[in-house]
Amino acid sequence: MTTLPAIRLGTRASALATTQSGHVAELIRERLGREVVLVEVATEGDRSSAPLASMGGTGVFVSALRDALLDGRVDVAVHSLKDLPTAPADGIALAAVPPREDPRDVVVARDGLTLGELPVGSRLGTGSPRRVSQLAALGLGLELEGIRGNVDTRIRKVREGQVDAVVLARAGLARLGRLEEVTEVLDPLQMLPAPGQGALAVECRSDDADLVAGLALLDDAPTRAAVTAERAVLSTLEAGCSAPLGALAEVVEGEDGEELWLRAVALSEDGGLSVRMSATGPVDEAARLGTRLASDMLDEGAADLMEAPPVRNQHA
Ligand SMILES: NCc1[nH]cc(CCC(=O)O)c1CC(=O)O
Repeated sequence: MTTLPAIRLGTRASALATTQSGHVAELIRERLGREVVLVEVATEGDRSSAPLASMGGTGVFVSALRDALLDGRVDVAVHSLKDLPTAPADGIALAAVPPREDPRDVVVARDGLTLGELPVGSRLGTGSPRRVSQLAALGLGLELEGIRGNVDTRIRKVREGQVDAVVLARAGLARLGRLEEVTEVLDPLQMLPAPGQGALAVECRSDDADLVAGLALLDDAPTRAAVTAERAVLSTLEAGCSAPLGALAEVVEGEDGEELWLRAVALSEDGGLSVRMSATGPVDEAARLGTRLASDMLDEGAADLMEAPPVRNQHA
């Protein structure tokens, strides 16, 4: 009898990454009946505290893990799907997208406050152009400050009074068991999450046919459809505009059974201008739905948002 060797699962060292990887390792043990060992891989995004945009965006978290896959140091890599660039990577398969966590953003504020309760001039920390523009569009007169760091660091900045509040992905807090920190869950009507937020990407080498087939057992069809539509919006708009963008797709019950409901927004950086649209379509035509919605958004001027002169809608 031969025993298959343990699957080596590459992970970043952060608490969130190891929690996510541990979760996928458990799914692999359950569904594939294979042993899994976690292998830590350092990435530029973890080593440096420079603004993410100056390092080529969140792709820095992804490329080191993909290098480890292609070098054969690991067999499987787990990423936050929202950090994954939309361009396909040579030799890498997106083998599974497991069931998604709640994709919404949340507020963690001092004294249990909600966004609407924060006094004018309160300092809110977030380095994400998507969050900055959507928060500015609410016109609450908040001072938006760029901050970075892992989930724990950001929450500590509220505790220590460096900022009055931060906005984070609910999924990260859920995975870390820290939902009690949340003071408000933001409705997507006000804050559309990043494409893929709350979902995990499980990658392997595309020529590893056994693993491609095995990992398919971890895939969740509704999540796969939703993130496919959201990422189609992202890739179509990326071609024509680099404006802050939010997108959320959900499988809902329509008149003729299940359908995919997609909402998206592109904004100018100061939130003063936006193009917001929604559409529904068949669940099995997710990519087409996303591409179509994004094309409609480009027709409505989504690409021009960046060049638009700033519009002041902050509290004067
Ligand atoms: N931007 C970094 C990042 N990438 C994934 C998550 C959280 C987990 C997820 O969205 O899946 C976070 C932290 C955050 O945005 O609060």
